[in-house]
Amino acid sequence: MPPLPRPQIPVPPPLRRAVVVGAGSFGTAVAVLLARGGLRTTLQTRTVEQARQLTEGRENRVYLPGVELPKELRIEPASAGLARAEFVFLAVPSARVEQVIAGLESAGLSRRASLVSLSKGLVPPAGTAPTVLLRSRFGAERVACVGGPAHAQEMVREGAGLVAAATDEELARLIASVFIRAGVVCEQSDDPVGVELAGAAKNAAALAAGATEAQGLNAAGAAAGHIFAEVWRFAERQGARPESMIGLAGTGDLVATALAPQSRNRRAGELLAEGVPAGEIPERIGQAVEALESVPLLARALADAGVEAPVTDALSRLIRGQLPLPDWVALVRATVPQPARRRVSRAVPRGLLSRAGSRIRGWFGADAPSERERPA
Ligand SMILES: NC(=O)C1=CN([C@@H]2O[C@H](COP(=O)(O)OP(=O)(O)OC[C@H]3O[C@@H](n4cnc5c(N)ncnc54)[C@H](OP(=O)(O)O)[C@@H]3O)[C@@H](O)[C@H]2O)C=CC1
Ligand SMILES: O=C(CO)COP(=O)(O)O
Repeated sequence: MPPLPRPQIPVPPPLRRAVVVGAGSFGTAVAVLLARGGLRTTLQTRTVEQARQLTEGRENRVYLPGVELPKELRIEPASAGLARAEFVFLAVPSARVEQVIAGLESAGLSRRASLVSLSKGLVPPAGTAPTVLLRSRFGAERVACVGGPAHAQEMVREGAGLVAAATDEELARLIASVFIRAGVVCEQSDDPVGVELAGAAKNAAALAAGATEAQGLNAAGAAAGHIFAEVWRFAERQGARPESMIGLAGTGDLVATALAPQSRNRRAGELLAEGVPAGEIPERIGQAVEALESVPLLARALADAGVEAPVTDALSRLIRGQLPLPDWVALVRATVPQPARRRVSRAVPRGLLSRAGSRIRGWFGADAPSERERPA
């Protein structure tokens, strides 16, 4: 049998250097993949002591236990700076993104370096998507993000379904090619905001499902579905494309998160339903739980944009302790979304659509009068 065709994978030029800022579970996992994918990669920890522990043990026992850090992966504290980095991956929770961005230039960021956000949440106080913040500082052509179902442990061992999104096609292609060389599927996208909002939506939907599942799985599914639809209406207004929500970064990641026994966002929802206050949950879980902070930001952003979002708003109130659980469940069960309207994409002129529509109807004879309408 002839060999299966292999995808054309561009080989990145040698000596390309990447720095991953943030040595939690995802930052560590991504750094392992970038090193496997051929970049000269450095993982930066927050403290000198963390860097020492990772260097000596060649393992991140706190955040990614059992995964050996390859010898070609450098470890250093964030104080070492970014002067030589050509790619800077930001692997900190969204609530820390602004603080990290503020320090990039004083850390020696080169004017040519690209910035890649790995966060699946929104940045306070305004609920800004991380790439929107990055592009306002550094220009859209230097900015990318990564989404898709990618639990850290499984990603380094078995793979993931990544999406690399950037408005600059070459940047998206380059990032995707490194992950593919590391053995992990990575789709390319030119819709970074859509991919980020899909990630924020899936975390919110997984938390909502977790908060509702003990009351009934139909209710849990309805909660997730409402939130996804509400965030999509907002994303559409930001120019996002539907593929970002229905593909790997949205639906794919929602399923992975909702099913994963280790999902922090779904678990946070379960704890809320058990009566644990939101403020105590991150310490119990021991890691970033994006949706706890992002949902209130998302609810406000949707309201400010005039998007009707009763379920996202109710979830925000549940998190803030302002809505009792039975009221949340009752609201989820009773909410009837507005009838879906026929929406016309802004990118396609109306005349073109209606001409195409009547041509298609013509092929099927639909423009011809029906038997009943035909004059006798
Ligand atoms: N884990 C996963 O499977 C996936 C996570 N993500 C996303 O990746 C992002 C990071 O999550 P994750 O790695 O899981 O979170 P973790 O809680 O595992 O780790 C967060 C890391 O960020 C570090 N950190 C926090 N603030 C700073 C700062 N100012 N400077 C440098 N480092 C800092 C923490 O350091 P310290 O230990 O010192 O507090 C810690 O190492 C989130 O947005 C998440 O949604 C995306 C896909 C999958
Ligand atoms: O984003 C993730 C997987 O793609 C991780 O989700 P949790 O933070 O809920 O574990």
